[in-house]
Amino acid sequence: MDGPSDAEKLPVTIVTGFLGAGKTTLVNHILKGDHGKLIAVIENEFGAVSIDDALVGENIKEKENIITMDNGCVCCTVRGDLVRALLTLKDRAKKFDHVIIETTGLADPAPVAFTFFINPEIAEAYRIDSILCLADAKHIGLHLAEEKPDGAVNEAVQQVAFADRILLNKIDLVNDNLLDDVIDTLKSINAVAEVIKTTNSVVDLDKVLGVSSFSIEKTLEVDPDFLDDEEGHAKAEAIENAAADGTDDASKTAACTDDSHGHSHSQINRQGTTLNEPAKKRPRKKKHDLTGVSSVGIVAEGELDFAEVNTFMMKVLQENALSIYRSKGVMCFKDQGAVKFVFQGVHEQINFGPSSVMWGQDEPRVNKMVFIGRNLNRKELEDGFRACIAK
Ligand SMILES: Nc1nc2c(ncn2[C@@H]2O[C@H](COP(=O)(O)OP(=O)(O)OP(=O)(O)O)[C@@H](O)[C@H]2O)c(=O)[nH]1
Repeated sequence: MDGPSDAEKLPVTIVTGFLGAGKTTLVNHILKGDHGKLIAVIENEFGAVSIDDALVGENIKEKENIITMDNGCVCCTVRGDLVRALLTLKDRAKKFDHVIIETTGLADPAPVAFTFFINPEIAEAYRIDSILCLADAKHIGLHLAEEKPDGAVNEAVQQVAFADRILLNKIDLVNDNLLDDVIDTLKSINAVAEVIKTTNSVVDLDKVLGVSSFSIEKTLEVDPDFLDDEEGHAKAEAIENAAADGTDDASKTAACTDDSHGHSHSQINRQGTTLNEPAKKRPRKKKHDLTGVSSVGIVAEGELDFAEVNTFMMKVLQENALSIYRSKGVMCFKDQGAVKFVFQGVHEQINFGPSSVMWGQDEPRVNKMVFIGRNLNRKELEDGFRACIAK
C-alpha cells in the first residue's frame, strides 16, 4: 500500500547556520509573523545551560509548543532526542501546521536530515520543507576558511552545502565589496541554493515557509552517500532503540566514532561535490570532530553589578575574540527591578540590553551565561562571572 503523500505530511524547516548567525532571530521573526500557522519549535543547544528557549519562548504562545534539547549537538549526541521529540509531536492531540528545528551552530545538517529518511514512522509523518542556512555576512568567511584537523568536517561548509536556501544575514555589518565576495564564496560551495540578503533575519515568510525547496535529488548530488551511509543502518537501528528505551547511549555510540565526539559525514568541497570523488573504493567519510570546542555554562543566583559585568565581558571578549565564537546570557542587575537583560555576543560583536519581556512574577531571577568556543578556560570564565555578583 502506498504511504501518505507529501501533501499529507507535516512540513519541517531545518534552520542551520554557524553560531550567532541569526537562527533564533529568524525563528522569532517567523513566530511573530502573520501566517496563521500553529508552529512547533524544536530547539537544540550545544551547552548544558539553555538560553535560546527563553528567547524564543517570549514569542511562542504556549510552552508545550517548544521542545528543548540541551547539552549536545542534534547531529551527534542528542539525535535520539530528536527522534523522540518528533514522535511525541506527531502523537500530540494538538495538530501543528509546521515544525521548525533550530540546530546548534555547530551541527552538521546532513545527519539531521538523514533522520527523516531512516525512521519509517518519521518518514510517514513528516517531510523536510526546506533546509535554511543562516550565514553571518561578517564572520562566515572566517569559519568557511577554518582549517580542520585532518579527517574532520568543517561544519560551516556543510551547513552552506546542504542548504536549499541561504539567508545571508547581518548585511548591515559589511560593505558592498565584502558582501559580493561572500556571495561568491557561498556560490562556490553551493551554486543552487537561492541566496537571500537579510538584516535581523527579516525575510518574506513566503520565501521560507511552505516552500518545498528541499529535494532529495539535490542532496544526493551534494552527498552521493547521503542515504547510503557506511554506518547508516547501524545508526538507524541504534537511534531507534535509543528513542524507544529513552536513553541516548545508543545514539552516542552510533554517532560518535571516537572520543573526539565525532561521527562520519562527507566533507563537501567548493564545487559542491564530495572530496576524493569515489573511485572504486569508497572514500573514508570525514568526522564531525569538535575536539577543543566546548561550552561553559554558568548559572549564578543574585543580582549582578552593571559596571563589573561590563568590564569583565569587554576584557574577556577582547582577549579571546577569535576563540570565543559565541556568548549569550540572561541577567538580572542590582537596582533594575524586574528588567531582564539579554547579552548576545558573536566573537567581539556585542548586543546587550533589556529584553522585551520582564522577569515574570514567579520566575526565579537567575543569571545564566554561556560561552562557546575553542580551548576555553572554564575556571577563569566562571570565577570572573561570579565575581560580578553585587556585594
Ligand atoms: N547587526 C546585526 N545583528 C544581528 C542581525 N541578526 C541577528 N543579529 C544579532 O546577532 C546575535 C545572534 O543572533 P541569534 O539569532 O541569537 O543567532 P543564532 O544563530 O541563533 O545563535 P546560536 O543559537 O548561538 O548559534 C543577536 O544579538 C542578534 O540580535 C543582523 O542582521 N545584524
